[in-house]
Amino acid sequence: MESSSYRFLFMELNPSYWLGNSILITVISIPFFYYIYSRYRFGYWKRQGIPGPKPTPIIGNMFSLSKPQPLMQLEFQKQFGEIYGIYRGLEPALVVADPAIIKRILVQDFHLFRNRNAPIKSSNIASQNLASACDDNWKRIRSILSPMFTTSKLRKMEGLMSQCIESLVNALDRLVDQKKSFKVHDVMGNFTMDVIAKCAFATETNAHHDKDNQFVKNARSIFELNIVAGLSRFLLPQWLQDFLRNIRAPFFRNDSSRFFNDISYHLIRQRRNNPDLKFDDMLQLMVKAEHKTGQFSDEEDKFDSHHVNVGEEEKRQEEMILKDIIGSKYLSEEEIVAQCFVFFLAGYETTASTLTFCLYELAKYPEIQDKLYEEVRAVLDKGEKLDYEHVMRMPYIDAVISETLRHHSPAVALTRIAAEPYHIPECNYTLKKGGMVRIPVYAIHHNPKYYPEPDRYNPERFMPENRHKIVPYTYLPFGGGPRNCIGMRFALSEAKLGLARIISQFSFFKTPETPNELRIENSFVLMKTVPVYVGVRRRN
Ligand code: HEM
Repeated sequence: MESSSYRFLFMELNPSYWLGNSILITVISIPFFYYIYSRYRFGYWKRQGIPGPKPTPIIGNMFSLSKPQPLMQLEFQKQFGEIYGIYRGLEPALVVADPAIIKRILVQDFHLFRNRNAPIKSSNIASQNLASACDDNWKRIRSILSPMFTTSKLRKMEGLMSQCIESLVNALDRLVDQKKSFKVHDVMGNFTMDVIAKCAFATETNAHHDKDNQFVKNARSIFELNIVAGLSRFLLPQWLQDFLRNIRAPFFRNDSSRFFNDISYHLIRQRRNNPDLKFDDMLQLMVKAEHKTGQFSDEEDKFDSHHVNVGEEEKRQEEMILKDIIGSKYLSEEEIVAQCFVFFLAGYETTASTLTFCLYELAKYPEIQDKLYEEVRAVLDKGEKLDYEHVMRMPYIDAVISETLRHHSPAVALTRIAAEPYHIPECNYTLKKGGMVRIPVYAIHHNPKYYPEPDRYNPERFMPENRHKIVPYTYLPFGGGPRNCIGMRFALSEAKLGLARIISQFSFFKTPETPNELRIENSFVLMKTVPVYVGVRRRN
């Protein structure tokens, strides 16, 4: 035999040759089979007869480097209308922008859409926070927490908020003296950080001054864009994400959340050991919270905020869902820690962005700012204070904040998971058990059918004489139904009290650094735009 034939025979008998070849074939065939499998999965909506955009291999329709999600929503709405199918990674999700279907999903058939994500299997702290909790666990926590966010409880926090507003006013005073435009989000972020640190963590941050404060540093690192973790949320199965977090893999380590959990544990024990000390913050309300039937809202709540989707039907549904609970009537130590963290996550950036976008629009439209000033001035001229009682009943400030939340809603979409197969006659499609519905808030808020001239910032839409023209379930900055934003009243009071006070003392104006348009940028969760700079001067 020739030597090359020997070599061939030798190779055939050599196990390492076989192993090497098998690995090579596997490595080549995985992408091939994945491609075939994903092509099959990506054919789902076509097979159902539901229109939708072409997905990008692997990531589907959730992310595009060239187009931020809100703009993708607008484009898809133009092309496919109010019902279409997309893919989150390989998973199909039905997008619904029709207000009648949205009402059924968020309110009337809420018992079939209680969750916004699939239940998290692991029992870590994150799975116990209100935003991620599922089914009866969610119901139990929400029914204990809801009475904390009624008007009468929020009023008690006015004093804490006022101290933070005082620091905000001082920070703006210093900026006037510097005579240059300032980055609005930095200042508003410091304000909302101070508020949430004081109200949820009983911690003094003084974020305007103390940049090295550990609380401030850890908080900022949580909000830094982490592309790997962001993409993994819809590409990797939940068990793998949990595993990577548990082994503290790079990009999945959460040292900052551990920092906040440690603070909360420490404070809860301190409060439990000193039951006679009095506090008016959320932490104290949670330590004392107990589920009681029929105390989920106040008669006064309706004066606080204009929220077109909260009517009698919604209130009845909420009462019915939350009235009886299974399990403990109290929150455990671990559950309180989980809520402190989610209040911080959900409350800091959303409210900071709202105030940032609001000051941008006021600087751009001086006539709107003047009208707001007149309203605030009228209260002061009568010798009254800009307190909760007065500010929460002022129609124009409500219209300004509402229009800001319409035009620049921080949350760009809502999600719900079907607990059972659910038929939607409008598109003759039955969602499977576990199937996802996505509600494209940004596109709905910019649909000319519901908001004429949707790109125009026009607070008049939300004045009492015009509100009735808003079609229910087309205004969703805080979501809707029993699983809407629990912090809505807290956020609105913080934003309105802060805004009223600063408008009474300062005026804001455009500078060469102020962007002509708020160009939207890519982000995974909340709305993000180019940085906003405006100028500030003291009123005489
Ligand atoms: C302008 C500020 C805010 C905006 C725009 C906002 C928006 C939202 C939205 C859209 C949702 C989802 C609702 C749904 O799925 O129907 C939500 C949920 C939530 N928000 Fe807010 N939010 C804000 C401020 C706050 C604040 C200040 C807190 C806490 C103090 C908070 C705590 C929560 C929690 C815990 C949830 C989950 C509720 C549940 O699953 O039962 N939010 N928020």
